[in-house]
Amino acid sequence: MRAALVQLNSSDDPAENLPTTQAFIASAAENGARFILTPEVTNCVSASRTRQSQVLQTEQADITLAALRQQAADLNIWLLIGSLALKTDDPDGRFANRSFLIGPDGAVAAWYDKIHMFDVQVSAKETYRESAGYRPGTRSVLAQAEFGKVGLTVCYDVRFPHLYRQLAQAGAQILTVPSAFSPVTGAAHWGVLLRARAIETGCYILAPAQTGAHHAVRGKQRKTYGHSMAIGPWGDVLADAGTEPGVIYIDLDLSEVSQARQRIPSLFATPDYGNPK
Ligand SMILES: O=C(O)CNC(=O)[C@H](CS)NC(=O)CCC(=O)C(=O)O
Repeated sequence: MRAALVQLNSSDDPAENLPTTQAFIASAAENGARFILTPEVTNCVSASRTRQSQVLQTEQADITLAALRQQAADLNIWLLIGSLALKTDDPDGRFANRSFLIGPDGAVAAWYDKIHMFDVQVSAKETYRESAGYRPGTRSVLAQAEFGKVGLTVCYDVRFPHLYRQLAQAGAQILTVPSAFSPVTGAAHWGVLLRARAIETGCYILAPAQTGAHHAVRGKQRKTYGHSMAIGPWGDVLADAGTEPGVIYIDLDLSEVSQARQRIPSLFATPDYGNPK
């Protein structure tokens, strides 16, 4: 089964990002992909909460979700919308960072709100406080697609291996990690973290990413690392998108999942370590 990762340089204008995203999805389907994945915050990358309040919509009103559901149905594909930034009923006005798995009928097969918020001081000059703008999710999500079981995660979640182990032990064969990684932490950690999660779980890891310099507001500019990646269950990098927007392809063979787990049976070991002394 052929999968495709769409790498984007989303702006802070959902109406502008939608046709770009649709064009990449159409070309991926044309090239035979039956499962197509887009990055975190496909609809809007912004450094301004004011701007987000102006352009973001609720899930019910969101134009990107409606249009991409229709496109999945038209093309008869499975689609992971890595995430959409959406308005919620949160009393503090925070958005959701919500990932959607869409089936070829155009229906939402599963959705997941990013659990781990990127509240990090990368350096003296670079701080992120995702939890100020987004309400974290509270539940992990495993979905049944026609080609296999998919565990949904987002970006900074990749640093929390227990989530991946739980999803894999529950039956996941493919784990999705749509991202908008920072350039500094991306260069240091991105590929290694993705490979580690694949090796530990014996799952395919599919990680479509945002890339490049995004729209600047009053001197504040988001930049992202790119390098959308697909990792095989043995930990091998199957594809790396580099830093330009575009589409990369991989052919998935889920028998590789059981083969990797037969070779290294660590996933289902349940040692009792007692308490550290
Ligand atoms: O801001 C939005 O609109 C959507 N959220 C994101 O892009 C988030 C928070 S800034 N990015 C990450 O989680 C990067 C993680 C990362 O770079 C790392 O773990 O090193």
